[in-house]
Amino acid sequence: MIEARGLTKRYGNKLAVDQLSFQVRPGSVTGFLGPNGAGKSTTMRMILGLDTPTGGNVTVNGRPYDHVQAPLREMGALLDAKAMHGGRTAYNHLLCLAQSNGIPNRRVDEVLGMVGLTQVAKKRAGGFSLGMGQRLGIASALLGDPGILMFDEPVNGLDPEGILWIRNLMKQLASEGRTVFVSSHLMSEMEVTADHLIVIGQGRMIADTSMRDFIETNSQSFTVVRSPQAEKLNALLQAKGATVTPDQAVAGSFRVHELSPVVIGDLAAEHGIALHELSPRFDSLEEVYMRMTQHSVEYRAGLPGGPPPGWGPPGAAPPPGYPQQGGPQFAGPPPGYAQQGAPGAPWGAPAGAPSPSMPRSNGSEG
Ligand SMILES: Nc1ncnc2c1ncn2[C@@H]1O[C@H](COP(=O)(O)OP(=O)(O)OP(=O)(O)O)[C@@H](O)[C@H]1O
Repeated sequence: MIEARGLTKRYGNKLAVDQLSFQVRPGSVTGFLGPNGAGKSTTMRMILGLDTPTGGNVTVNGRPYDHVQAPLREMGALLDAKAMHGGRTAYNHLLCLAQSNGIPNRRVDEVLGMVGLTQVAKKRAGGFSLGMGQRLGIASALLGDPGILMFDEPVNGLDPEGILWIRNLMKQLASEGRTVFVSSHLMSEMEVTADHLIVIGQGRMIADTSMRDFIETNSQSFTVVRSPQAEKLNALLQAKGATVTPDQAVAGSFRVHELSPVVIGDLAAEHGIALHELSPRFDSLEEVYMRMTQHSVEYRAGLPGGPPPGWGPPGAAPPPGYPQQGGPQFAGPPPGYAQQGAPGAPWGAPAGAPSPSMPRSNGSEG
């Protein structure tokens, strides 16, 4: 187990990590999320003893990691795939690590096979692509068959096959009872890989909870509806107080907020309206994450296309730097949708009220 208590790191005036307390437990994949500059790598470096905390402490299986005698047997880590001797072959890189950690030489061949680098084992690591470097870094982490694994952006540079492989590897390691701690900016990957989440922003804790709770508690739930009599149904739903917006993911579907699937289904039945889909949905991890961290983002591009996906509750003001609501910058509904209100408004909403789930753009898209 990894345990941080009041972990703090200051670089000059910059408070990179601010009083973080958390536990990373065995048997599950814990995702470590946060915007650029949130303090993830700094936290991981402190876990490894590569950076000294300004305050608080962090232990690996109850001890500071730099006090552990055979560290690779306790915890394997991938922090920076480029942090290796480029002149050495992949095999020799691993052999050096094995010998300095009392690990048998045969383990080198095993981990090379596990990460799919057997054929290039005698090639110099300096000539490796980013993805191959990541695989070699993961091989180094696995070398000591440790009970704890920590990966900083492990899918960086991996091809789709590699991404699937690392996803399955992390799940397998956790199912064997190991502790797996992984940072990533790829929310779709995290959503299908991690069981637990630690989310930080500007060095501070935002959430430490299960994936399921994080999404369910912070979601704006809605129902996806598809009907050949969409316009009639939409008018009825809005008369009942629902907000109806086109669903960007599936053409011809729309999202209904504020009414439960039961109410929607009953209303459709009452009026003899056929339903082709009626599915309760939660937001994706990406949508929840973007909302939860929107005030912690330090480095934001001034995108003309508007705020990030899933931004803000319905009717909320966009974050700083994004187009204000109600202006001409909002695109209208996609082709095929009835346009009952203002361009870009929820169906039937008064002019000037933009949809929370319509694309906020300068009108350049369809
Ligand atoms: N050695 C250092 N000296 C000074 N400031 C640093 C140092 N290392 C990190 N920082 C600062 O600390 C903050 C946290 O950086 P860190 O790299 O830990 O963030 P991160 O969450 O890993 O970001 P990213 O997702 O972009 O990798 C940043 O503002 C960064 O500029």
